Amino acid sequence: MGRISVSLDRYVLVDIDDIFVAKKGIRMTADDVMALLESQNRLQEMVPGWKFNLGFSGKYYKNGYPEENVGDMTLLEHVNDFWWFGHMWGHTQPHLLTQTDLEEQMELNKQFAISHNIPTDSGYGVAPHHSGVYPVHEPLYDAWKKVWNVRVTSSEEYPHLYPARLRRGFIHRNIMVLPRQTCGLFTHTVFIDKYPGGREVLDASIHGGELFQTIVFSPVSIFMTHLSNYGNDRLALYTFESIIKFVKCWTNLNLRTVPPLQLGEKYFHLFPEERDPIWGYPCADRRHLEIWAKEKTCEQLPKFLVIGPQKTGTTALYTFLAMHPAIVANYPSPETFEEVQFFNGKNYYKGIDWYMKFFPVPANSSSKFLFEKSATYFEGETVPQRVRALLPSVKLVITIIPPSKRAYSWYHHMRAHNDLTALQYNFHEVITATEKMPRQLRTLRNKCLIPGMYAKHIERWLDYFPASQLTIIDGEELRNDPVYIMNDLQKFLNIEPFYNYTEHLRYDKRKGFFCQVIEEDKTKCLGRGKGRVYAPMNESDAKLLKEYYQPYNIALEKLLTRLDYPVPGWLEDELQ
Ligand SMILES: Nc1ncnc2c1ncn2[C@@H]1O[C@H](COP(=O)(O)OS(=O)(=O)O)[C@@H](OP(=O)(O)O)[C@H]1O
Repeated sequence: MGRISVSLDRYVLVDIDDIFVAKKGIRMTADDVMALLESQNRLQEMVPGWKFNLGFSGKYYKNGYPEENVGDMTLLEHVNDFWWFGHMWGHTQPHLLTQTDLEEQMELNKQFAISHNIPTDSGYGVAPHHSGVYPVHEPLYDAWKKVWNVRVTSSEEYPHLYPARLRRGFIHRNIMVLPRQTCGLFTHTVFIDKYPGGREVLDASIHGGELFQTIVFSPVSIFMTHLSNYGNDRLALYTFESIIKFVKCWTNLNLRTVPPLQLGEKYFHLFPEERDPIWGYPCADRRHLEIWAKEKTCEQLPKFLVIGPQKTGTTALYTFLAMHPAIVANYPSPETFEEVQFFNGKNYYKGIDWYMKFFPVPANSSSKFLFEKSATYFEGETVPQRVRALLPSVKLVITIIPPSKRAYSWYHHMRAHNDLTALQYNFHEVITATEKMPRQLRTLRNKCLIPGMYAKHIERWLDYFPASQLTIIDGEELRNDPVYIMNDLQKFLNIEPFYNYTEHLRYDKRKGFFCQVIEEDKTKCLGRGKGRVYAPMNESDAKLLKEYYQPYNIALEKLLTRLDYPVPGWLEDELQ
């Protein structure tokens, strides 16, 4: 019998986000600061390492009534008793600023810190209203790195504010983003008799309710509070001392506090699977839209994707689609040419601003159908989940040809691209490579054979998308009768106006394929890399592959029938 074993350690960090930002009359006086220090001392007795983490916007220093300004000065007299982190100089939301403005704002705040002996090396930073952190505003990350060397931050917004228990962390460009929890105190929570719902609500949260459960169930809790929670009725002091006492009284948890950078490392050590972000669709969440730069629009995201697999005619499909006046293909990439290859591989970590740059900002957005094709999306294990998160209503186009033919075409593609392993080993050696063979050969074998296990990959896409969002095209038909396929595809994609491909595609005898009609007697065909000439596959390899793919082809036939597609003639042949 297994045993579920969870550590008893619970890390708690309390941020006081806007230590100088509050209206006159509700700020801290010198007495409040002394009370804060005394409370910190008591908390340290109960929680090893406890220190309040103070976020400052220098612009508002001494911005209150005279006795409140003395409070600000008292805080700085005790500067070394706290941890400190930079907010923005003027508390502006980062998504409203360019990188130059952001750097300028951060620099001002840093100069303020230096001139007031505030430490600047915590590696932690927080953005007002979580703006710029998620959805990611890249200039914020750039400026944070450059000015403050920020390596850890926190936000309530990833993947969404609600439900709080599903908040996660992620790492973007080496900056650790930790989930923040709420403790029930906000900027307006100033007096206990004005507490929303009354004192009982706060006490219930402490005595076994939401706040208690947050600490019990999250190994790491970062709470956000504000200056006004420490002046006035000092509700934050009451809240944290009470919750800590309650947790210590009723549980045997080990409470501790460590500085933010250590906390970040701890968090991702505990939750390594959260390191990789999953970029969500920003337009489904009103709060995300409010903290997304105004020039950004979801209309700049693709409406459909051609996902492959490779060598099934995807370039022909891409080219024919791009001929349509209402369809707009992605801009080419300097590294991967017509394919963006965002959802698989390293590009995903570049974030959605990077991805969106491949698409034009649509002038008359909704009438245009933006799309991209990346033929390796098809078999990528993480790709369907990622696509679903960012493009929940995207349509997906898959093309399939006999899997052994695909494998053979791919092998010749690799040779034509001077892949050393493909040049060194013949096709037979590649497809029969065992686990004892060199790693490069095994990798080549996998890339050659795995995409052809069509049913397995399509089922994975169907785990994330309804069948109505996906179409499977017979690549052999695309090759032999592209007009029919393109007409059908337009219907599936609901594209208007209808484009009559009969007039725009013509069979080119010299190429042996359909090509784009340029003039009455002139066509433009795909390049030499598409429709290569190579010796036919030898019979024994064909037989071997037929057997190899048989279970996958049986599954494919079932899948196609289940989804109401006709079974292609080549599939019936393969199954005989
Ligand atoms: N109209 C037209 N023109 C040229 N080629 C065509 C066309 N229709 C289908 N095909 C077949 O497409 C095969 C290449 O597939 P892909 O474009 O998917 O390859 S890639 O993954 O993008 O490299 C390519 O494979 P090879 O014949 O092995 O070169 C072609 O058989």
